[in-house]
Amino acid sequence: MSVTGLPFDDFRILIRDLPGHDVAALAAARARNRQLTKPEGSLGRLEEIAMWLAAWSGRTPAVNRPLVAVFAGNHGVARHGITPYPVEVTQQMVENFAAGGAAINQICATYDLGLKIFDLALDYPTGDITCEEALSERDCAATMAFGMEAIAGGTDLLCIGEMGIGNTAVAAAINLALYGGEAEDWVGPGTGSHGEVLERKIAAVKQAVAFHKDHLSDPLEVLRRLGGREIAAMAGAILAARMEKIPVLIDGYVATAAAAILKAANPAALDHCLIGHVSGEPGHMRAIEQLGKTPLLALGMRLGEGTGAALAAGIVKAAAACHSGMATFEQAGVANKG
Ligand SMILES: O=C(O)c1ccc[n+]([C@@H]2O[C@H](COP(=O)([O-])O)[C@@H](O)[C@H]2O)c1
Ligand SMILES: Cc1cc2nc[nH]c2cc1C
Repeated sequence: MSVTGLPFDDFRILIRDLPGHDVAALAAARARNRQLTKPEGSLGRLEEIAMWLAAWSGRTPAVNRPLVAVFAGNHGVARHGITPYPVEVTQQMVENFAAGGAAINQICATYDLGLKIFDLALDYPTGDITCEEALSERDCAATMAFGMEAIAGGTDLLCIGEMGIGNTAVAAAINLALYGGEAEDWVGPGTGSHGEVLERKIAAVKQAVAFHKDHLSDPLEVLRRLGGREIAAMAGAILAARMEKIPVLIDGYVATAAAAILKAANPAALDHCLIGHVSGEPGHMRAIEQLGKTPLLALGMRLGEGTGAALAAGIVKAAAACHSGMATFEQAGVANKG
């Protein structure tokens, strides 16, 4: 971080000057793709995924060390009674992840994905966004920097997920600030809010965006005022992956809101990312459309924890394996089209 200046200064430069894709690696992958023993284009989106891997990793498509990073945070806004589950569940689920008892553990085991859990000051919930900033600029920048360290152990495919009671309201507030519309367009049930709980959730999101309205033209201000620690860390991790040539799979509604901050700051910021799965949270598809993306999967899940991204990692692994392992027409002695 800067010794002088504001904590966001370095991030503003980083986000502005992001590296582009690897032109030579993409050309090489396209050339090989044309030689593989299949009718041209017949692997559909798998071929696009292989080209995306080449472009953003700068190498022949390969997924040998996939990693799911789950960031956990707690939220001051949860005190408004906007969730059916108590805030203690964030810490309890972190312990469940560590013990191997959550859905994400089983999906990671199924597809041989690494899993790292990052809990972010769970005893210190963010400020209540209806009437104060979620994070100071210093805390937000430090948490983004912490998120950047998620890839420090090395990976070649990063899946981004989260855990945090109350964070679907926070994601809704970010989307309302970035894209406008009505709070009702962005607030959904999350873990199952309905009736009066859902009404309070809608009211809290409205109030939060109204309270901060004079400061929301700057995406990093949206992040620190309306976001949360896991959201800031996810944004940092996505940025670090771009710098280190690591393709990224984004999970559900909440992870997409973290990504949306970066896209709002630089329209090219998510070119190294795919959305793994469209969540059952009603606003997710609308948010994905704002990013100009098409999700890989639609399984009706609405869990978070990185589960949608992790399931999509199985598809990305298969795309890389097809690209690198299939025989060419020449190798297999199969006649190509004339
Ligand atoms: O990301 C999603 O699509 C998603 C949709 C519904 C629920 N969640 C998860 O549920 C928690 C937030 O829900 P809530 O109702 O507490 O705001 C948090 O731990 C998320 O990981 C996540
Ligand atoms: C039990 C439980 C598990 C979760 N995983 C992600 N968000 C969650 C929310 C709850 C309530």
